[in-house]
Amino acid sequence: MFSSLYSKSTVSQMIMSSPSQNIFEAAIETSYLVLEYAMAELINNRHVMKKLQTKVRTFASSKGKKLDMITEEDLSSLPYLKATMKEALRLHPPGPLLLPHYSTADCNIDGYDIPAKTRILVNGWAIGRDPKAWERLEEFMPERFLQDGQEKSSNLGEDFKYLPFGSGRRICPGANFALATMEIMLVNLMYHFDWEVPNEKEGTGGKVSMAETFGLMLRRNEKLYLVPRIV
Ligand code: HEM
Repeated sequence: MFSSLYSKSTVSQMIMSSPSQNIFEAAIETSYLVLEYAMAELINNRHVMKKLQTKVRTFASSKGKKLDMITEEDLSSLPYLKATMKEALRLHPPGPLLLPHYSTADCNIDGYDIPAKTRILVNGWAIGRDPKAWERLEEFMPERFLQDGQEKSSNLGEDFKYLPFGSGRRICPGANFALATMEIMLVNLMYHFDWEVPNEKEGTGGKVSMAETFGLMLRRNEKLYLVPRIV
């Protein structure tokens, strides 16, 4: 019923004509933006960062030695890490309006008539903050994606309330790759370092601004500067 406006033209043409550049753009900028948001949310919610670090470091010490890197094989043992990444994506999807879609026939969705040949923009950002779908929606609360400490489900587009990667036929084909890449980066940042804002007095828990710029991509207004301390 819907096709992505970019499906035949922009995306495939771009991928065909310059595969490395465009796949890398889809992969790197989105992943980097989400990682920056995750770090910003964690610094502003120190109780979540502490909990995540405790889970990660407890897991690592169960291996009996200091690890150089936590690797992809370890990710499935870290549901709180996965939930943290999902929560960052719920609040800060890098593509807030997904990609434009185009109706190829008349249809009715949820009571709304959509004529053929209509350009559709899905506001994934607003859906991730819909009070009908999410409790305490402004809070950074990875626990909402867990049940008894384990992942509830993959949550990737299945119930139309969590759409950072879109849904259905045109769901982002890089979703699992992107999640694994971001999780590996975040888990190692949490494992090896403690974090604070520049010039923070011990125990004061300084915060960073979450002001953002809306556009095709959602990004923070300010560059994120944090100070790492090796642990
Ligand atoms: C945090 C990282 C990423 C996010 C949030 C993201 C999000 C999205 C979204 C929302 C769409 C549109 C889905 C729709 O129209 O319903 C999309 C499409 C796409 N993404 Fe991603 N993406 C990410 C990373 C990646 C990576 C790592 C790759 C490739 C390695 C990739 C490749 C693509 C491609 C090729 C499409 C077009 C798919 C189509 O039209 O059939 N993305 N992505």
